[in-house]
Amino acid sequence: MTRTLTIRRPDDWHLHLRDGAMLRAVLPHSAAHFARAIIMPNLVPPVVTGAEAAAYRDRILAALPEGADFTPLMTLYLTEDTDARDVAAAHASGLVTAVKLYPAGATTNSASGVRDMDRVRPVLERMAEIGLPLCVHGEVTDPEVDIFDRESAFIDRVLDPLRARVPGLRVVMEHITTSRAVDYVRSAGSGLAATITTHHLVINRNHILAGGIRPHYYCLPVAKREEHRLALRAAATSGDAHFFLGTDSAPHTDPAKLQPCGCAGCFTALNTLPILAHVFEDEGALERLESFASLNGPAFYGLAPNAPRITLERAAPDIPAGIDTDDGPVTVFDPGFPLRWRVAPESSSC
Ligand SMILES: NC(=O)N[C@@H](CC(=O)O)C(=O)O
Ligand SMILES: [Zn+2]
Ligand SMILES: [Zn+2]
Repeated sequence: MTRTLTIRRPDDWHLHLRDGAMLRAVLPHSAAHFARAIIMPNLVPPVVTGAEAAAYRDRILAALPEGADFTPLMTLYLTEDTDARDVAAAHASGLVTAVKLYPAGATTNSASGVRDMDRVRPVLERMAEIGLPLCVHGEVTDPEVDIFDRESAFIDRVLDPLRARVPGLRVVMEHITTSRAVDYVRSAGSGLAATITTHHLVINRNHILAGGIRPHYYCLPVAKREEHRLALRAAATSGDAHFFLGTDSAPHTDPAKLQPCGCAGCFTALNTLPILAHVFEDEGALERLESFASLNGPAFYGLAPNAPRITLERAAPDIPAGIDTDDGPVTVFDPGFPLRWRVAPESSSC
């Protein structure tokens, strides 16, 4: 039986760090395990310009614990008023790694997102020219479309036409939740990839709704049927370079989650690696965890994989049920089973 697993340090290709007190509380947990992360720009107000991304990066770096080895990879929040020259300059200076498309109203803090894709065409064409990837929250917002079908409808109505119109654009379909998305991404060339979250490998929609409603499992895109969870597990553990880890760790305080209209998001920064080791071992694919968590993402983004290693060992991790922040308590995602892998204490970077 494998007792330890040493892999290159992983990166998180989709992470919400928030700002202020929440940033200070959650950042050390990501920095302890991950070398780099794509930082989502859906603050209030959103991170739209290069200047705003530079200021946000400074706040993140200032909140890093002493000695942490962590690089935030910044993104810009695409709006219908985004200036292609500002985007190109932010890319040329090395400040931003991607631009994020939120269909307006699709998810947390997406009100300033895009309503009409034609209005962002010039920016997308510029991004294709300079090789700057677009990360997409892939759900339509049409109230006529059932929430469980919104990802699939996005592929047909938005993503496929977009890729046809701007063929050179590199796209990451974020936090995919359906076998349809797995098949679509897998059959594309190297210009399309997908992130898969920790929680979508673990829960299906029954976990949210059967036997009582569990707000801490509510995230967007909402978890789907079991067959979709199995397709995601197969994709993640296959080693296929189209798929890599984006935890979508999305902290909200308990009062914000536990109310008549609760926020979407699962907080997985603390226990992602123990959960992934568990899932990959259950799938007989421990030797492919490194591809998913540490190799496929850098390859898509044209970056070198991290040289330092991290070691996982077979032992129950000591993970709290929640953390306290000056904004209020935040519940840690509960996988619903006892974990049997932990990050070796000396492997943590802080
Ligand atoms: N995934 C979520 O359920 N929530 C994210 C937004 C997002 O990634 O869609 C958040 O910012 O809280
Ligand atoms: Zn999203
Ligand atoms: Zn997210």
